[in-house]
Amino acid sequence: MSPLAHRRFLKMNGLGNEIVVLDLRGGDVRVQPDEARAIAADPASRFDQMMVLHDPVTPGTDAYVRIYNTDGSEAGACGNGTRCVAWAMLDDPVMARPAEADRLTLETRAGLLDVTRVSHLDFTVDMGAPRLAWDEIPLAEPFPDTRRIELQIGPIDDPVLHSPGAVSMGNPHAVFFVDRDPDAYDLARIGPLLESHPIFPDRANISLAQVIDRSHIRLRVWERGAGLTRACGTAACAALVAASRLRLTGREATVTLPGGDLRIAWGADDHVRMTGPTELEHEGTFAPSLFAAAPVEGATTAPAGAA
Ligand SMILES: N[C@@H](CCC[C@H](N)C(=O)O)C(=O)O
Repeated sequence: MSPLAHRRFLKMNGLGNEIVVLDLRGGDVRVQPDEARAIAADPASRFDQMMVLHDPVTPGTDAYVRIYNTDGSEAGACGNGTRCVAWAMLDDPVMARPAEADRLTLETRAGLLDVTRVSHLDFTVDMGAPRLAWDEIPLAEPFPDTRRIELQIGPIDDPVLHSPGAVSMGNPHAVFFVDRDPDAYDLARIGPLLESHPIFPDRANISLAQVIDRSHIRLRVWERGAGLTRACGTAACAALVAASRLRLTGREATVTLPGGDLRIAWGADDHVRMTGPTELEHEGTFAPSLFAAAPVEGATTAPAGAA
């Protein structure tokens, strides 16, 4: 039987970005891709990202968090999910530990993230510095200037989308600036084509950004490994960075996603901070039958810190 059978989880969301929080601290169980896909396929535990808590790896941090997409792939960063983890670690009666105050330092594959509570359900996450060099994003070939990279979709002389900004916020993003409402584009069709374009060796999250004014961006996102979502925190950060680099906005903006607003600030210290809400929907336990199709050898164990 899968070691995940009967495990308790929280179903949460950050602006409608569907998040499952699973606490595997205190053991060496690691979720396998088949298991993540099975959990995502169940309506009770459907997620865009599953945030899995493991024991801390770096001294002084509060947890190591593995982030799974719907397709079972792992991501280095998830802004909305990080806020949900903070709520769970501070307020959930089972996951919260008494010593924890209103600040946490979490570690992911992409590095350390400081989270601060700003009100009962709202948190600010210091998402760190954006990575802007072509090989850090990563792109498949050298681009000295990643503010606008050579990439387009549609007819060569009249492209539907072209010249996105490329940014890593711990995960790769391409941000296409559009002058119409992002809803006017068929992102469900365009997104998968661009996500897996050969220019992105690790695939990419694809955003359409309409700059409303210097402090307001409207955004829709096709997420790598998850598809269309109602919100994506790292994409909101990437959009602000990409817009600010082109002088389309200042260094602070409200980013309006289908699920609502995030406040993004790119500080003088180069760190990008994201503020937004969390919501607990329900808790549940994984039925053993969920993993019946997952290979038994998939339910293995591994050190939490191994990337
Ligand atoms: N929804 C997230 C981003 C999730 C990760 C992404 N799909 C990837 O694979 O990079 C967010 O809120 O940032």
